[in-house]
Amino acid sequence: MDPIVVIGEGGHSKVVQDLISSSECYQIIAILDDKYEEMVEKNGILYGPISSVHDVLARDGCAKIVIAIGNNHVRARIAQRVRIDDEKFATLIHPSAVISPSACIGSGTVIMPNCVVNAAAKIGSHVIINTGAIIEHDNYVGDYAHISPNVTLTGNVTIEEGAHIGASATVIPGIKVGKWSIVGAGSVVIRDIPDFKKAVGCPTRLLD
Ligand SMILES: CC(=O)SCCNC(=O)CCNC(=O)[C@H](O)C(C)(C)COP(=O)(O)OP(=O)(O)OC[C@H]1O[C@@H](n2cnc3c(N)ncnc32)[C@H](O)[C@@H]1OP(=O)(O)O
Repeated sequence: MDPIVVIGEGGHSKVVQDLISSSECYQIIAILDDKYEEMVEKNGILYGPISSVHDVLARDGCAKIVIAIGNNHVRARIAQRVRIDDEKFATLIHPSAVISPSACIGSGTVIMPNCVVNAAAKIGSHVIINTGAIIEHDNYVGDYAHISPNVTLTGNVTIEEGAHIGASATVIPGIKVGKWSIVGAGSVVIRDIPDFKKAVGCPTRLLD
């Protein structure tokens, strides 16, 4: 198994750690979170602040990294702050997920149990495709987006960078959700949503 460093130790990290165990490809060598002030070792795993990531990589040059933080803004900020090459970030896919051979998935992205990613879907870097989400054919999902549990993105949907689609929302074909926008849980999106907006309801209305 290859070594991996997990950044973040909150709720989303617990699920990512389970995903790492079930994929049987990686072994966690370090968990980094700013609640730690200095590096300590417990049961063979290093715990330390996020700034120690370069020290950990210096000890084990083959190690991959995943930023296991649910907040899109924080995940993006850390990805930019650590200044580590894209190829060092692992793409983690749960064994129960069904991924089309023609789908393209970026580095640092995690795909949780029971997701489906269909033909020609293109998913960026540091994206969360959460439990049971369906990403249909020809979708584009930008970097740092979060597609929450049980979301359905139908065909030809575009989700721009950093957007968050709340749990169980549905987006109808051909719709675009703008960058860093938020779609409420359970919403049905039938019109494009501009950048930096919140939209809720069925069909969605924009919040101020
Ligand atoms: C494993 C995991 O946990 S993954 C995480 C998944 N997370 C989610 O799915 C959370 C998604 N977040 C939401 O749905 C939130 O309600 C948000 C972000 C859309 C809105 O949050 P806020 O900005 O705090 O809005 P607030 O609660 O003040 O509500 C504003 C208005 O929108 C309405 N509203 C809020 N959320 C929704 C919703 N999901 N559907 C319909 N209406 C909604 C409120 O009733 C209120 O309406 P009013 O002004 O007519 O009274």
